[in-house]
Amino acid sequence: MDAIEVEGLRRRYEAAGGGTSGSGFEAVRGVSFSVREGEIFALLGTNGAGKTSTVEVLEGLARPTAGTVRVLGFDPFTQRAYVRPRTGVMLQEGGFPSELSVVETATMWAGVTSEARPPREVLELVGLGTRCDVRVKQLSGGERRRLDLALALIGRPEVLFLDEPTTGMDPEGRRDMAALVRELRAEGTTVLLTTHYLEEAEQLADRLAIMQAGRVVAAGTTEQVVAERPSRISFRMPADLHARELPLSVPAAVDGRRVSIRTHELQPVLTELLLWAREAGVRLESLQARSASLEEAFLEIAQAGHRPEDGGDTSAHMSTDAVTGVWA
Ligand SMILES: Nc1ncnc2c1ncn2[C@@H]1O[C@H](COP(=O)(O)OP(=O)(O)OP(=O)(O)O)[C@@H](O)[C@H]1O
Repeated sequence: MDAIEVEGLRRRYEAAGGGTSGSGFEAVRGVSFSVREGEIFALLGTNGAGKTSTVEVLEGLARPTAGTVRVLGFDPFTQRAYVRPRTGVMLQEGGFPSELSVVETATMWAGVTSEARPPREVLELVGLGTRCDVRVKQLSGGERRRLDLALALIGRPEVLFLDEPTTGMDPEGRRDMAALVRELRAEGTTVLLTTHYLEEAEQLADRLAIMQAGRVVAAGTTEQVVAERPSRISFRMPADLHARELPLSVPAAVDGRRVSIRTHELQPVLTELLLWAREAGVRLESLQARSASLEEAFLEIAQAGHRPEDGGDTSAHMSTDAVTGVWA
């Protein structure tokens, strides 16, 4: 059994004032994915893609409009009593009483949590050990996120939901958070996180899914998601060379002297180009050849936009290999 199972999840926000069924806005449009036990899984997507709307259902805070969701084998909404004590939730907006101190806040939270960790221990864990007596309202944005995390960890959760955990954190805070999340994974905790920091997802996540307009449009390991994207070769042409003299089987886009080639066959295309250049005695200035990064994959997906007629088919969005032929 996977720790989290999502199958055909839909979530619709009804229009203000109720309205007829089918009115309102469907933020999640048939999402399926699963998170294995002890795995770090990142949910990525542009603003409004539907990440929080999805995670809220997994956290048991909202009922799905359609589809099924299981956390540790239970429905997090209707079987909340079984799921909630075994999960930790770090929401985007914590909202603590601002007059309490950090340790008072953690103690209050521990008081309503079964088998809670000692408050000071968990504050130490998230790097707030020296800030115990500071009032919450005096904490910086990044420190508040650490306090959010401390509260999410207080019940020793088996599954941890982190919604944009590092937003507002400085680079050191982000590094600490990443180290802590890895430690938790080593102890067997399953972590589902949303983030806008693609590098963070690339470094941390065992697997990830990219959402776009309520659908999962790419999923797998970073390598798998990136492998769907074309690699890029670029160089500057010598001034005395015309684009049509380039080897024709290599698709290229030309902008002045700058040539850019996108291909799923990096090695043979590069070989062909280099052999041609040697043959023709051409020097390719500023030559670069590299595989796609997660960031490129993400931006390409975001720019490709959403095509509703695809009906949630993830493969339909994978290839936007738009440039073919030589453009002068
Ligand atoms: N309570 C609500 N009522 C109506 N629409 C909503 C509500 N909450 C969210 N939405 C809409 O649902 C869509 C998805 O929002 P959601 O917050 O899930 O996206 P997200 O991927 O988490 O975005 P972000 O990265 O900005 O946090 C957005 O278009 C948003 O405006």
